[in-house]
Amino acid sequence: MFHFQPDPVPPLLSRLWLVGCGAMGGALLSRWLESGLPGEGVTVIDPAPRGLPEPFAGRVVANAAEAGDAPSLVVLGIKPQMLGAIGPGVAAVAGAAPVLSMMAGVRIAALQALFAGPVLRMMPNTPAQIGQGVTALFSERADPVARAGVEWLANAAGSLLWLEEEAQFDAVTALSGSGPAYLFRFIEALASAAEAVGLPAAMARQLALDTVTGSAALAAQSDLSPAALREQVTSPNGTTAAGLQQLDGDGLLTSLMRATVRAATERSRQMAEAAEAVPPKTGVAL
Ligand SMILES: NC(=O)C1=CN([C@@H]2O[C@H](COP(=O)(O)OP(=O)(O)OC[C@H]3O[C@@H](n4cnc5c(N)ncnc54)[C@H](OP(=O)(O)O)[C@@H]3O)[C@@H](O)[C@H]2O)C=CC1
Ligand SMILES: O=C(O)[C@@H]1CCC=N1
Repeated sequence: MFHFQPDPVPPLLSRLWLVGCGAMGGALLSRWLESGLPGEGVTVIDPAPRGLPEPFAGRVVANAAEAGDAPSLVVLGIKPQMLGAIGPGVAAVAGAAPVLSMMAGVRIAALQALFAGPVLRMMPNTPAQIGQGVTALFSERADPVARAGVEWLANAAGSLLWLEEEAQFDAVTALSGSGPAYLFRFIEALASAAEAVGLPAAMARQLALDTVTGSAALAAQSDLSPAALREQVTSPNGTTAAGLQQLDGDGLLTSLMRATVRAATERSRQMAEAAEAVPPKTGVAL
């Protein structure tokens, strides 16, 4: 069972603006509120915030010009493609507040060209909804106060790590940012394959889901490596060996995962380059 013991809420979070409250921004906001962030201090800036938690004690406004008092921290939860259109308006009223971006691809240089305050980047993932996300963080300019503030936010969502260099974000995004989708797809495909050999759909789904959940929990708790745990399951000439021969014969799975992570990493780089190629205010076509 996951037990998050929240530290006192840092002053950096006293007037938090969340710009873009969709799937990821909304999941994080829900978790922050559950972890003790006072909703009264939060302003959501989004014309149609689909991810807004209910109830929500904070303010919701359609654009930054309506947000009122200057923020203590700005969190960017918009799509990278929206930065050119939305960023300048937020920057115009954000003063020197630190800015925390969760946008895939968009690099600190592109954000720092817009915002006066120090920019931090994070790459969260959707298991944050249940406090079991992992968040990668990076900043060059942020002081210890800003770092402690964003660490509180990341801790509320699960585990965190600081990256050594910003360039790691592209691969991190391809792994932990996008990774939940790979795993959800795997669960679907596993269940569907079990249906194809005769199991009822509901039973196949439950067995697939519980197998993935239990195996991930065992891998996380065991002293053994995933490879050693795999070997524990694989009897010589047994059923698992027969299955693995299909899944991974001739390095098939390794090739597939390499191609998957490489494509996502490359897309992150493309998005970064597109954000840098288009001047702010004109909108970014990615
Ligand atoms: N989803 C994920 O698993 C992850 C996403 N990210 C990053 O998080 C960011 C958000 O992604 P995600 O939550 O999936 O996307 P969503 O589209 O769900 O969220 C973006 C939100 O911004 C809103 N928005 C649109 N126009 C404006 C505006 N003018 N001002 C303010 N808000 C506006 C959208 O509203 P509307 O729906 O009406 O357009 C939506 O609510 C992206 O940059 C993504 O790279 C990072 C890690 C994981
Ligand atoms: O697909 C995307 O671009 C975002 C970033 C990581 C997860 N979702």
